[in-house]
Amino acid sequence: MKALHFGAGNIGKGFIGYLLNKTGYDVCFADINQQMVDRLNKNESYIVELLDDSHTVEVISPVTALNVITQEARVIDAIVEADLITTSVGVNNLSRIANIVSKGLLKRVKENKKRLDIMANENAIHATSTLKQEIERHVTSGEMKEISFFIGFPNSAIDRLALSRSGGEGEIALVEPMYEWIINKSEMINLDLPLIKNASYVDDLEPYIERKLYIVNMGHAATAYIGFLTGHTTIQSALANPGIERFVRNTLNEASQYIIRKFSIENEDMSSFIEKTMKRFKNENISDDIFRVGRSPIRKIGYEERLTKPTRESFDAGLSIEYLTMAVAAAFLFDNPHDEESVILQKYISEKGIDQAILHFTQIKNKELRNKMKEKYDVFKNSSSETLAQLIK
Ligand SMILES: NC(=O)C1=CN([C@@H]2O[C@H](COP(=O)(O)OP(=O)(O)OC[C@H]3O[C@@H](n4cnc5c(N)ncnc54)[C@H](O)[C@@H]3O)[C@@H](O)[C@H]2O)C=CC1
Ligand SMILES: O=P(O)(O)OC[C@H]1O[C@](O)(CO)[C@@H](O)[C@@H]1O
Repeated sequence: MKALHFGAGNIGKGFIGYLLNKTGYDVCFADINQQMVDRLNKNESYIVELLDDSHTVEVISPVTALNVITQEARVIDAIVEADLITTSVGVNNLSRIANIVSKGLLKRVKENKKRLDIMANENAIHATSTLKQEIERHVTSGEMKEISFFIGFPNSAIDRLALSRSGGEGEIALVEPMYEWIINKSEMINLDLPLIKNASYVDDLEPYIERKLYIVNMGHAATAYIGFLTGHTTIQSALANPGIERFVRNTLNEASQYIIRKFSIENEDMSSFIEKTMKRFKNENISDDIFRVGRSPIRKIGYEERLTKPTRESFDAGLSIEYLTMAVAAAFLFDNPHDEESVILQKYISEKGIDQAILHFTQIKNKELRNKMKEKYDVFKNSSSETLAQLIK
């Protein structure tokens, strides 16, 4: 079986490629990073190291890699021949792969009538549907109809802390032991393939993807932004501070009220989910950079995203948003000169002011809610990191 995976990054190698390999697929990675492509092709393998006390190491082989820009024709052929296509390029990059994927699918539906599923595995609600919409922009409605007859677009939710390092031994993916890949079976078109090893198949993805994004990713982002403001460089050092740990727990407790109500989840189940999540964040076998976890702040304060959605839903329901609004405010202060979105965000705030920035980036209509965020922003902005550490206690 052949799998084509777009994005040979941390999740591509450490999670998706790993499980596809375990299921029996020959995995071909498609990426824009030529050095990565060369390293993977040189060894026809990479290493996955578990971030637990034993640091177990596994070699993932065989793998190959293609450059989506310089080897377009070969990527298109790989689309024609694939039994499964997956991505983890970052949700904002789905529009960038849509052109080549469309070309491949148009060729495929002429030459290979086998049904095929494409799955975008990104931290976002309905990422695969987003990819499908992007593909629609590159083909006629008639072509899309033909594509939709043969190609399925199942959405999924993925969860695994994945980092990496490159060493003399080649590509090394560093991953926590725990992982969760949940796939919407009702959107699949090809049910003849073996199930992906240890993936879960459900008919309703919503509770899983919302819990992932609005609890796990929200809490992680909140840790990064508050950690940054209080002068920490890693998630682990931030959470070693009892005040920050309490702060993060409080954001998780607030956001969980929205999830509990929406999906009728038991309080006890949510509490144990939060405990598990905190334990993962605090994993001492990981040194997780604040800038990695806080990356792309504009994406993370978007209307449907991890910080904004639980805050506005909780506000509308009359629930507490004291800590969530602090987390949003901290995101607006995330200043990393190496992060394109952070640079754009800070420039926007300095030119147009925080009021306009909150409206522009969160798209929240309610002025009262925006003002609550602004109040927190003003307090944070005018506090030293020491005062801040006191404030969030
Ligand atoms: N790292 C993590 O712990 C987790 C990440 N995710 C999600 O997985 C996705 C990937 O994240 P990471 O692997 O951490 O990022 P990453 O930056 O390590 O990997 C992304 C890869 O995509 C490639 N890429 C970018 N644009 C491309 C394009 N146009 N065509 C082909 N390849 C392209 C990059 O060169 C890179 O190798 C994101 O959506 C992220 O939100 C989800 C759960 C955990
Ligand atoms: O691109 P994003 O959304 O920051 O994705 C990476 C984040 O998702 C997480 O996987 C949580 O599953 C974290 O490891 C990481 O902070």
